[in-house]
Order: sequence, then C-alpha cells, then structure tokens
Amino acid sequence: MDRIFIEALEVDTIIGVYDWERTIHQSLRLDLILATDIRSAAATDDLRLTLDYAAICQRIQQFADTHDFALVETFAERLTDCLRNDFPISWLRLTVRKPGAVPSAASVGLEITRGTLPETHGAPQP
Ligand SMILES: Nc1nc2c(c(=O)[nH]1)N=C([C@H](O)[C@@H](O)CO)CN2
Repeated sequence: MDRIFIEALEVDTIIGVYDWERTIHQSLRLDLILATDIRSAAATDDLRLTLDYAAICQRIQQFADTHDFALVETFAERLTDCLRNDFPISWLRLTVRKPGAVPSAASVGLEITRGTLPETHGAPQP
C-alpha cells in the first residue's frame, strides 16, 4: 500500500481544558499518513484518482475553524471521522502536537491510527 503524507501542518483553533484557553486561538501541528494506491492516478496523471493533499489540508483548517474542543484527543478523533467521511481514506495515522502547552517539554500530543490496511488484511504496520 502506498502512503500520502502531510507533515507539520499548522492549524489555528480553540483548544484546551482551562478557562483562559476557551478565549484564545492556539496552534496545533499535525502530521498525517494516508494509505492509498497511487497506481491508477500515476498511470493516468489524474488528480481525481488519488487523495488530493491540498484539499485535505483545506478541509482540516475548515474543521479547526468550525469546532472547539477541550482535549486534543477529541480534536483528533473527530477530525479523523470527518476526513474518513469526506475522502476515500481506508487507513490513516494522525499525530497532533500542541506546541508550548508544556514549556518544559519539547512537544506534547498524541498519535492515533484508524482504519484497515487492505493488502495486510488489517494487520497493524509500523
Ligand atoms: N491528555 C491530555 N492532557 C492534557 C490536555 C489534553 O488535551 N490531553 N490538555 C491540557 C491543557 O489544555 C494544556 O494543553 C494547557 O497547557 C492539559 N493536559
């Protein structure tokens, strides 16, 4: 299975559990890996036959603009549902980082993996 990736996408949103976080916008930094089969798009040179990473980035910022959550967990899970609903994504790995949330840490956040990899019959891959 081939994979399309998006690295270090910065999105602004309202996110956080504390009262002061409910009144400001903060940046999240996202990495995505999206499983797909690029062969038909490559054979025909046709964007419609692959996952359009620009359209996916645009959808992510639109999602961030129209939702506000307390937890990065909720943001990640709901964004994943949204992307899998709007694009033909059978499997994805999403990393969400919240820069500056813990000043003494280089980074905090989470990574989730959802869906199945067709050619591996659902077995997880690194
Ligand atoms: N597992 C999580 N822990 C924490 C979260 C979170 O979203 N998931 N959020 C916060 C605060 O909002 C923090 O980012 C503010 O600095 C604390 N812990």
